[in-house]
Amino acid sequence: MLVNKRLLQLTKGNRVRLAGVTALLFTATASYWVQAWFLAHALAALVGLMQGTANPDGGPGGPLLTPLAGVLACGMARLVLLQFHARLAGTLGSAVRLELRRSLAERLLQPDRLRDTSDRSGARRLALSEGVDGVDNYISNYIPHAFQLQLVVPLLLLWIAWFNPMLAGALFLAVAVAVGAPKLWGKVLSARGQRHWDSYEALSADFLEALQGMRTLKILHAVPRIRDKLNRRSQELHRATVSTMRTSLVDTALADLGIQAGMLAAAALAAYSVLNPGSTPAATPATTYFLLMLASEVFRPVRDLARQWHAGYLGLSALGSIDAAGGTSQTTPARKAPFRHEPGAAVGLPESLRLEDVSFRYSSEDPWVLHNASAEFHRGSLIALAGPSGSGKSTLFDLLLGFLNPDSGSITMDGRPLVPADISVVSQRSYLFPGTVRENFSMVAPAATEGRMQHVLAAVGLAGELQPDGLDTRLAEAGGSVSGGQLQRLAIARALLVDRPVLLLDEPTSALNQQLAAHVLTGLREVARDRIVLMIAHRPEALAAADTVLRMDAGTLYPSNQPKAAQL
Ligand SMILES: Nc1ncnc2c1ncn2[C@@H]1O[C@H](COP(=O)(O)OP(=O)(O)OP(=O)(O)O)[C@@H](O)[C@H]1O
Repeated sequence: MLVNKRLLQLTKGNRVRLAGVTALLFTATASYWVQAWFLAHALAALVGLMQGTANPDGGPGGPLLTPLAGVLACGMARLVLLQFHARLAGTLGSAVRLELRRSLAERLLQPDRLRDTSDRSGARRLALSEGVDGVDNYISNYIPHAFQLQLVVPLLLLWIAWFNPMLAGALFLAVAVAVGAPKLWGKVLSARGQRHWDSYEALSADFLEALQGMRTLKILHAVPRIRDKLNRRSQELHRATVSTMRTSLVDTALADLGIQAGMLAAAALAAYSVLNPGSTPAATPATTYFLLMLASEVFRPVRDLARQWHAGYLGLSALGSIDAAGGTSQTTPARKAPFRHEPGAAVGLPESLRLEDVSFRYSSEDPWVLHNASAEFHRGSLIALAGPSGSGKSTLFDLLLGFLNPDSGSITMDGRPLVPADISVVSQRSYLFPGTVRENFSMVAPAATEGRMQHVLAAVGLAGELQPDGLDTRLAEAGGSVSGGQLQRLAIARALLVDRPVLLLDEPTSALNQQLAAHVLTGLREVARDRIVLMIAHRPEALAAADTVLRMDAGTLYPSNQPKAAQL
């Protein structure tokens, strides 16, 4: 009744360990009762000694020695029992944790799950880490305590009823309040616990994605927006945490109310028995003390379980997330459709980008990557940058982007220094965020209209391919649900939405077949009417499609002999 069935099912295969943990807990608790019995007799003997009614045969303090030795022995035995309990609970927890992580990881790595567009790594990471830890806590700590409560309390109440039925009745009522009242509150608590977990999951997923996509976010100048989003998530989590803590305070207060009421009733009835020796069947001083202590023992499992509140709440909240991690997968929509092309969108009109005697090397020990290199790139023509591997093409892009600073020389646009805000870029490692195509676009261009988004999709030949959902097509993390070529074109489309006078592309057709490459290059030639477009290119068709080809070699940039392609 106090234990969640789904979480209990997870102990399958570890039931013996669970029974062992519960038994050790129960035995440790029972040691308090035996100790109470010895203590009650020690107290009775002490009172007897003080009143001079104790049996003198035991010598001075003799009647006290046996019960006090019993009290000590119980304390020692409990220490040992609790040690064993802690060890076995640890073993149970780690067995459950390992098994759960193994099975979740196995299910998450199934090919259909890997293509699931609704999966977010941050959420799954949370399920696999904190979620599984929460379940471990629930199983190794909360469940044994809940079992103990259900076993111990009825047993103790029966025992007390044998001595004093009225006291047992009063205690039963108090336990019912202490355990039952928070249960009434339980729905609110679990709803708030769930909200807390959901906020935590959302923050965790957003945070991981922001880290993975940081380079892209920086290049596309979207870091401040993502920072604001993470701040909002973090505030939501804070509010959810505070609201859960408030609910738990009420929960604790209700349980304490029951415990205090029960203790008061026990004390009152015990006092009544002492004052009226004939009122109960066995009202010797020792049994009265024992009953008083036993009455307080009825509440020990309630208090112990309340202490496991956090473990219980965390395990329950994590359940939804664990279920989602191991649940059924969704299939991605089919996307194969006819290819079509529409012209790109108009942007501001820059004229030229100029490098003048630019020199750069990574350190004074390294060779020059660029040495007094000069070049001028104009709007209106698609420019390709070629050169052997290691000749410095990526370094030149990093210099244009402002990630690196030239050791000498200048980079200007229309007579003024080039700044990062002039540039949008499509790198080879472009990152697509989980969510819809529209969300990916809005992230870098919040003001872009529907028409504009459709326009850039068409410019890269994706308008037809993304049917039937179009801009609402869902993307898995890092573009895992689309082909390499579609990912590359989506990244180009996204960069086109960022209205900047310079567009840099690192091998924009590397993942495309010849036909698609031709379409994209035609689109880029059109885009180049309004922007300065510079692409790193190796493939012959990309070089052939370019209006101008510049070669990089030995730190210098020079025009290629490559004949200009008039048409694709
Ligand atoms: N961070 C770095 N520190 C030191 N040297 C570097 C660093 N990055 C690149 N280099 C060196 O600078 C030179 C130019 O590298 P770069 O990556 O710009 O060449 P690339 O033309 O883009 O090569 P590829 O076509 O293989 O990508 C190479 O010799 C490379 O080893």
